Amino acid sequence: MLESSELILNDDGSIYHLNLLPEQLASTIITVGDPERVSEVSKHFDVIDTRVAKREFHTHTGLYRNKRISVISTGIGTDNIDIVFNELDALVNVDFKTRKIKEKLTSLDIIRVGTSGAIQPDIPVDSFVLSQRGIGFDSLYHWYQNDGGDSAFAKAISQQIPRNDNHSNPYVIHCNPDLARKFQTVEMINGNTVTNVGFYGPQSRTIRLKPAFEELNDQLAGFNHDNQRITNLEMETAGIYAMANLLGHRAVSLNAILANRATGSFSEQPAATVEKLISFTLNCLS
Ligand SMILES: O=P(O)(O)O[C@H]1O[C@H](CO)[C@@H](O)[C@H]1O
Ligand SMILES: O=c1cc[nH]c(=O)[nH]1
Repeated sequence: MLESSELILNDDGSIYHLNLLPEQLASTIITVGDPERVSEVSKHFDVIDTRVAKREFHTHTGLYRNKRISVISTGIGTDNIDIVFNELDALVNVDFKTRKIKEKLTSLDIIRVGTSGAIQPDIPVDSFVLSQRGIGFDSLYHWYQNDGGDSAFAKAISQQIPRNDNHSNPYVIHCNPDLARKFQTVEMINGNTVTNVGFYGPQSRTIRLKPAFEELNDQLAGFNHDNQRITNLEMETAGIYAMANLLGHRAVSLNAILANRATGSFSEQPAATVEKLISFTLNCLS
């Protein structure tokens, strides 16, 4: 039995941070970073039966062309991904009355609809990238017992990309190929996504502070392992792939490219590009 300090339920029986009851969650889940993006997704639903919000975690559940879908905001960063994924999993795989793990486990389909910055000059702003791999420069995966992920790819990253002793070892986890197939159309670029712990220094951006590795993005752009290159930077994908992999869920991350760091450009129509990715995603799911 899970003690009340481990599985934390609110007075109404909902899970601690997400504030959701098990029946309020669909088995197909779209995650977005920005809480305001939740209604940009759910405005396409025919019916919305659940609207719940606590902190940065906003959830709408409803029907899109007869398919039940939940859309949930994670806020920014893999620290939030830890909370969201543990609680999503508990909602389907723990009996909240007995506080025991269910014998028959449910696997969720989780699709991230996020924004990102490309590091290759040929990936233009306003294009879409599907993350074949999440490359974690955060350390979330290392805090769980794991099988090491794609250790050959991670070793190649360690060998080719500068780090110092204060940084964690990179980890590499793949998307779920069956789920990814649903989104592999001509408009989708397949890529490999680096997830890091910040938007500025960790993505080698300078306003006033100098990043530790000023050449980081050039080095990432020049990386090659088995003819695979790194395409883009953001802040959640590797954590999502790690947690989905550890918990037995299927995940894929779709990125609306808003910045191109190689050309120094930023989208002139970020909202329209995100809206296009939302419509694309819902279409592929129905
Ligand atoms: O637009 P979202 O989904 O939040 O994703 C990206 O945007 C945020 C930074 O602006 C980070 O969360 C990054 O991963
Ligand atoms: O450059 C970018 C753009 C969006 N999100 C990021 O994390 N980085």
